[in-house]
Amino acid sequence: MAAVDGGEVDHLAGERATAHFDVDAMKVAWAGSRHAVEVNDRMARLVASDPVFRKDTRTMLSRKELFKDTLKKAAHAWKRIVELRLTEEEANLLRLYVDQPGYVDLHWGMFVPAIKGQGTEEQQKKWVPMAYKFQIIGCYAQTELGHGSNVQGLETTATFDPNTDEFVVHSPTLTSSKWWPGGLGKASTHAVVYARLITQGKDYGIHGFIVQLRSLDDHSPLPGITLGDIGGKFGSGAYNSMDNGVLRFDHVRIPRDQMLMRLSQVTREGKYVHSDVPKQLLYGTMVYVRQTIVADASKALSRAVCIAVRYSAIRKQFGSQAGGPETQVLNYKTQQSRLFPLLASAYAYRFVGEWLKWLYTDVMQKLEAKDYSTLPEAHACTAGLKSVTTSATADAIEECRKLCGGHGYLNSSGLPELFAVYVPACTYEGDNVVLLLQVARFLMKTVSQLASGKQPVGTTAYMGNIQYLMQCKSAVNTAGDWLNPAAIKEVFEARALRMAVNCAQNISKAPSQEEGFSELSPDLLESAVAHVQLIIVTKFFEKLQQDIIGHGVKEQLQNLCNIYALFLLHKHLGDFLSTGCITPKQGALANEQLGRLYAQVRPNAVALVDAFDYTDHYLSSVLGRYDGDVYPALYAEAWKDPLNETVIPDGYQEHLRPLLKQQLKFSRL
Ligand SMILES: CCCCCCCCCCCCCCCCCC(=O)SCCNC(=O)CCNC(=O)[C@H](O)C(C)(C)COP(=O)(O)OP(=O)(O)OC[C@H]1O[C@@H](n2cnc3c(N)ncnc32)[C@H](O)[C@@H]1OP(=O)(O)O
Ligand SMILES: Cc1cc2nc3c(=O)[nH]c(=O)nc-3n(C[C@H](O)[C@H](O)[C@H](O)COP(=O)(O)OP(=O)(O)OC[C@H]3O[C@@H](n4cnc5c(N)ncnc54)[C@H](O)[C@@H]3O)c2cc1C
Repeated sequence: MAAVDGGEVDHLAGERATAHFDVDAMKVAWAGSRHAVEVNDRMARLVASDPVFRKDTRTMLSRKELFKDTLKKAAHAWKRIVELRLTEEEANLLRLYVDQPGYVDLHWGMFVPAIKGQGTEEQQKKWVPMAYKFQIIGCYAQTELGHGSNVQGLETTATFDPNTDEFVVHSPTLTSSKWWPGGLGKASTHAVVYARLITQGKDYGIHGFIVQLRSLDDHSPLPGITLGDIGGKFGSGAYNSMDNGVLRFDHVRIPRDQMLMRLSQVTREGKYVHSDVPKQLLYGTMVYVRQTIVADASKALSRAVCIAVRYSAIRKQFGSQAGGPETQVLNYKTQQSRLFPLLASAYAYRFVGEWLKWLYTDVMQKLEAKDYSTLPEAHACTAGLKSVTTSATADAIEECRKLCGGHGYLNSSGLPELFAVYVPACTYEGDNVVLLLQVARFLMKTVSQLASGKQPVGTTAYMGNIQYLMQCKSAVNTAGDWLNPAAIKEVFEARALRMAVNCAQNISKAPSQEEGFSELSPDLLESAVAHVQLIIVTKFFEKLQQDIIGHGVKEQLQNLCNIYALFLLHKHLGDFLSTGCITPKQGALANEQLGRLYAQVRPNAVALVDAFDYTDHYLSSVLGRYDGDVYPALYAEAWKDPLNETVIPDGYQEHLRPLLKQQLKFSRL
């Protein structure tokens, strides 16, 4: 049980007793191993029991107070990591459970990986130990005021000066100001800056450079550098703890060896040399981070779902007859049909995230061996899954808020802040539409190569079965037939392939490939989504093939997998019908089966969210409390609001009293 700060009475005990499976074993399936459960639990409790990591009044802090609180938490977390000699795995989890976006996320999440991925061995030896000891703090400065999505359009320049063996980093225009990098505004001492490399009069495009921004003595910006925070962001608390920054360079000089030189180099004489590797490896840090964002999606979604499921089991409305109990809102079929697909999605994203991590590691090993063949697929998978999972998660958090009725709108429900923190994931690390268009481009290329007989591999291997998939008809006859994984996989593959082939055919009718791609881009987005959804469904089925231990665990996961797939089928029925993959009758049967599956989830719902093993501290929601003691907590929370510090509000004398007096005069007239 993870509820370290929960109360004595378990109002959800009845719900927990109806579960048909071993919750501890499900925790292992969710976390990936018994070790992962243990270390997650230990780090979550460590954070929950430390008063410095309290966050119950976070949404009431001013921006300055919130930022200072973030600095304090980050420093305290580091102190605990050092004192307790935590491993890297433990330290990462501790930071996760601190649960407050801050400069450390970019330091560990992008600055260090950028140097490791794009720096030479010598550069890594110099910079990584300093970063690991926090002797320097780094951020990732790529995006500019004028360009984010179009990386090749960045304007900052780094011009090599052979006289001094230095690069001169400069912001030639207002729009070339670096804009958005997290940690840049106030905390970072260094940045990996992306700039156009110019040497011997030639522009070689975007490259990475390590630039010191602030003095290591007094933290003041170095000469020629203008720095600041870009201002308040969406929501209270939330991402405002992060100092997203602005940065301008006025002819700032850095030594030549601060260009990240693993992929290409500039010699002492100023000659540009590009190694024999694909240029796209420059984008490696983004691929790495996109992969981690998919794992984060299941975290954020499971958190919202945990709150909504527990509260829906506590909340009662209507249905009371002759003084009998009212109905738990979780028993309403509408509540189930909105909530259980989100529960299933949380599990689906967890497993596809696990698979993506494996894929990423595999691709990295191949790259080390100079095999670049899987790079395009790695890019398509990370871009596509980042896009689909973050968009669906942001929508789902908002849906969970609505599922909690009015109380979901209170900050104390935890949902508004979770949404505000999460929703920029649809934009950062690549706008979701821009990334889906990258997937579509990859799909169009794969389709065009089918004609030449090239066999697609990996996640596009199904396209090799084109003869069958373009004409097959689903054999589903009864609702129960939809429980057959082969039946589901077949229609998802046929839908994805037919949509891609339709797009390719329509593009080929356009005057040029480029015009066709642009004209068809809305359809291409849908085609990319269909392909990515197929990946998620397939990886869930593959997970079920693995050795899953524990009473009833596999059965529950099977139900959730079927719900995930059939819910998508129901939601995108238009795609399945218009491509002729299923008939309207088969669509109706899928929906009938969905209803049956929801009924099977109902008695297990609370236990299925308990398996996420979240502490009350991490959830930070009065509605999602482990003990379900919602109403006293809601009531107590209200009194913490600064507005309730006085009975008569500030402003009464100046603005309320005169008004009330004036109305009195009026009524006498
Ligand atoms: C209350 C709750 C509290 C919770 C607390 C929780 C804590 C939260 C903490 C959160 C921390 C979050 C940190 C957020 C960090 C965000 C950081 C950023 O945004 S950083 C900024 C992120 N910025 C972005 O993401 C910018 C997005 N833009 C881009 O990535 C690129 O400009 C582009 C891909 C769109 C175009 O690229 P471009 O080169 O112009 O042009 P082409 O299209 O012509 O492609 C040419 C060829 O390259 C290929 N290829 C492309 N990419 C890759 C790749 N990665 N690999 C391999 N290949 C790739 C492509 O397939 C094509 O191949 P082919 O067909 O020729 O064979
Ligand atoms: C909270 C947050 C944190 C961030 N942290 C960092 C950081 O640490 N470091 C960093 O370098 N950057 C960071 N960024 C910047 C982020 O990476 C960019 O905002 C993101 O890549 C999107 O780029 P953009 O802002 O230029 O959007 P734009 O490209 O201007 O998007 C505007 C609209 O145009 C559409 N659009 C753009 N291009 C196309 C196209 N080719 N076809 C169709 N539609 C298109 C988009 O879909 C969108 O609807 C952060 C951003 C946020 C919000």
